[in-house]
Amino acid sequence: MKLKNPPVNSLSLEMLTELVINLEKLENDKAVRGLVLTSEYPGIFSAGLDLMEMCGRNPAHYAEYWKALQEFWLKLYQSSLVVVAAINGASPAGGCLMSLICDYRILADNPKYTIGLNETLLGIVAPFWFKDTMVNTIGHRASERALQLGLLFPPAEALQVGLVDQVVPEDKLQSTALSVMAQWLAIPDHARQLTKTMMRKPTVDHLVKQRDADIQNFVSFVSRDSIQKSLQMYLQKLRQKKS
Ligand SMILES: CCCCC/C=C\C/C=C\C/C=C/C(=O)SCCNC(=O)CCNC(=O)[C@H](O)C(C)(C)COP(=O)(O)OP(=O)(O)OC[C@H]1O[C@@H](n2cnc3c(N)ncnc32)[C@H](O)[C@@H]1OP(=O)(O)O
Repeated sequence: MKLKNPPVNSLSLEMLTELVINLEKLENDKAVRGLVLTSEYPGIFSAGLDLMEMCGRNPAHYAEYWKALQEFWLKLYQSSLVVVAAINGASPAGGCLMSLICDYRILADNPKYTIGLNETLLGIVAPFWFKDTMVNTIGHRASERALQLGLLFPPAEALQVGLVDQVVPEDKLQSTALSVMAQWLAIPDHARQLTKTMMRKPTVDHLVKQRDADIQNFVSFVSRDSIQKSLQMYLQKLRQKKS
C-alpha cells in the first residue's frame, strides 16, 4: 500500500478514512495475508497528523478527527495481516506512530530520513496511546528520553534504540521488505495472529476503555489559545523554511 497524500502524506481526516477502508478491504480478501506500507514519495514517509486539521477548526471537527485517528490506530495495530513498514522518507510524530503499529520496520539509510515522536518540539504532548506504542517497541527509559526531548532519530540511531528493526540502502528497501514478508508468511497465520493479539491486547484495551475521555482531552487541549498559537507558529516556521 503506497501512501499518497501530497505534498507530505500528512494524515488528514480523508486520508485516515481511506486508510481504514482500504485496510478493511484487504483484510476481507482471503488472497491477501500481508501488506507492505510505503510512501509514493521517496523522501517523505509521512509528516504525521495533518496540522491543518488541528488549527482554527471547531470542537466538533477536532472530535471527529481524533476519533478517525483512534479508529486507524485500532485497525492497523490489530490487523490480522502481516504489516511491514518500508520507510522511505522522514517519519516524524504521527508518521512514526504509523510505523510503530506495523509488525516490522525497515528504514532506508539516508540521514534525512529521521523518525521519532517529536510532539514536545511543537509544544504538544504525545497522547498516552502513542506513548504506550513506543514503550512497547523501545522500552520505558528510552521512550521517556525520546518523548521528553522530542527526539527525531537518524537511521543508525533509530536502529540502535530499536525504533526500527533494520536499516538498508535505499535501493534495497523494497526487496528487503519482500524477503522479510516471506519470512513472516512462513509462520502459520492462526498462531501468528493469536500471538499478535495476545501481545497487543493490554495496549488496545487501555485505549478502548479511555476512548471517549481521550477525545474530550484532545478537544479541550487543542482548543486552548496557547496550543493554537503554538501550532500556528510551527506552521509558519515550516512555511518560512522555504523563503
Ligand atoms: C495532556 C493531554 C494530551 C492530549 C493530546 C493532545 C494533543 C496531542 C496531539 C497530537 C499529537 C500530534 C502528532 C502529530 O503528528 S503533529 C504533526 C507533526 N509533524 C511534524 O512535525 C512534521 C512537520 N513537517 C516537516 O517536518 C516537513 O514538512 C517534512 C515532513 C520533513 C517534509 O519537509 P519538506 O521540506 O519536504 O516539505 P515542507 O516542510 O516544505 O512542507 C511542504 C508543505 O507541507 C506542509 N506540511 C508539512 N507538514 C505538515 C503537517 N504535518 N500537516 C500539514 N501540513 C504540513 C508545509 O507547511 C508545507 O506547506 P506549504 O503550504 O508551505 O507548501
